[in-house]
Amino acid sequence: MDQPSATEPDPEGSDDGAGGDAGGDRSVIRTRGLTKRYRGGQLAVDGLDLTVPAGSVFGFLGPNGSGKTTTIRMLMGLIEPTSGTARVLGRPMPRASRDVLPQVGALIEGPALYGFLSGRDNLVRYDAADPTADPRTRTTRVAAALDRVGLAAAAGKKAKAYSLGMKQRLGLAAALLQPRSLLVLDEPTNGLDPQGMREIRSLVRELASDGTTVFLSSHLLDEIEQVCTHAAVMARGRLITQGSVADLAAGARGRLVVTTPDPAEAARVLKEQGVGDVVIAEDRVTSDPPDGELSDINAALVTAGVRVRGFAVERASLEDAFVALTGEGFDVAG
Ligand SMILES: Nc1ncnc2c1ncn2[C@@H]1O[C@H](COP(=O)(O)OP(=O)(O)OP(=O)(O)O)[C@@H](O)[C@H]1O
Repeated sequence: MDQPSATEPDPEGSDDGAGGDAGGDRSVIRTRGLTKRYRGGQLAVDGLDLTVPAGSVFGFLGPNGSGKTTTIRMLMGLIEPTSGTARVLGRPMPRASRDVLPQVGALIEGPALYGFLSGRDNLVRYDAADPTADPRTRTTRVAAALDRVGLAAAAGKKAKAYSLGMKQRLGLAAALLQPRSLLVLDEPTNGLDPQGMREIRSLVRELASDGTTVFLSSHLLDEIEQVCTHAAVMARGRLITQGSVADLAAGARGRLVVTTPDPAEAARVLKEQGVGDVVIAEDRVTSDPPDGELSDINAALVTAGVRVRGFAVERASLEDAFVALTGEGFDVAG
């Protein structure tokens, strides 16, 4: 399918001395210039520098086709990069796959399940196929994993009778059969109904609460805001930004919102005070947040006789940040 074309040097350790990562690298995933050009010429991932801190719930966000799955497949050693490097748990991929992958629980493109087997037997079968899994502890580990994802009661049911959400949870249970340092979940809520989505999201939060790093891809902004501590935003194969979700949202400026029965007068005062982008929408007048004191603006409005019913700077959301960064809306279709 792919032409392996890059054998990766192992620069780690040597770049500490260069000052780039002095103080120790606590990243669980780290890529530098990671690039994938498919055989047909499609540049799916273009010079990606990704840093996923240990203990984070890291959202890998981007519209369909932005290169998320291709990146994950490179991280998991399933395909070779065209150029650049990827390190997972401090080791180069795909070279260290055999050592790294047993420490990584992955749910990529939905779990492969046998419908005629029960949930429990699916896990037993999955575990038996793992040469690093200890058969003596299999029964206990399978029971613990089922319990962890809330499937203990449905463990004896045939997998084909499971809802899509239950199947996804069974896939997560498979990823949890062994202790993991990292969970990689590719669009874990794709195709689920709202209830199924809520279940998976709260499960992800729970899994992360014991310190496991979770890397999950999504094309849903609100999902990232609800679940993740950190995020990277991809568009057309390139990284637009990455950082903590709070910082990313803070990077987009909020809006000053004045609610008043005197919108025209309020707008005039705001402009007089030098604030930019004043917009009237019925009884709401919004603008860029002022550079100076908020209280001065409020006082100017009141002095001018504007009846102020509400006065606040609304926090920017990750969606605002995305729009500000890319200049386009976030297409959640598909
Ligand atoms: N095996 C392949 N051969 C050629 N082009 C591919 C291949 N796989 C993906 N692509 C192309 O690479 C680009 C990135 O695809 P990728 O699947 O990584 O994006 P994505 O963000 O994961 O989107 P999706 O959520 O739809 O999977 C797309 O333009 C896609 O058509």
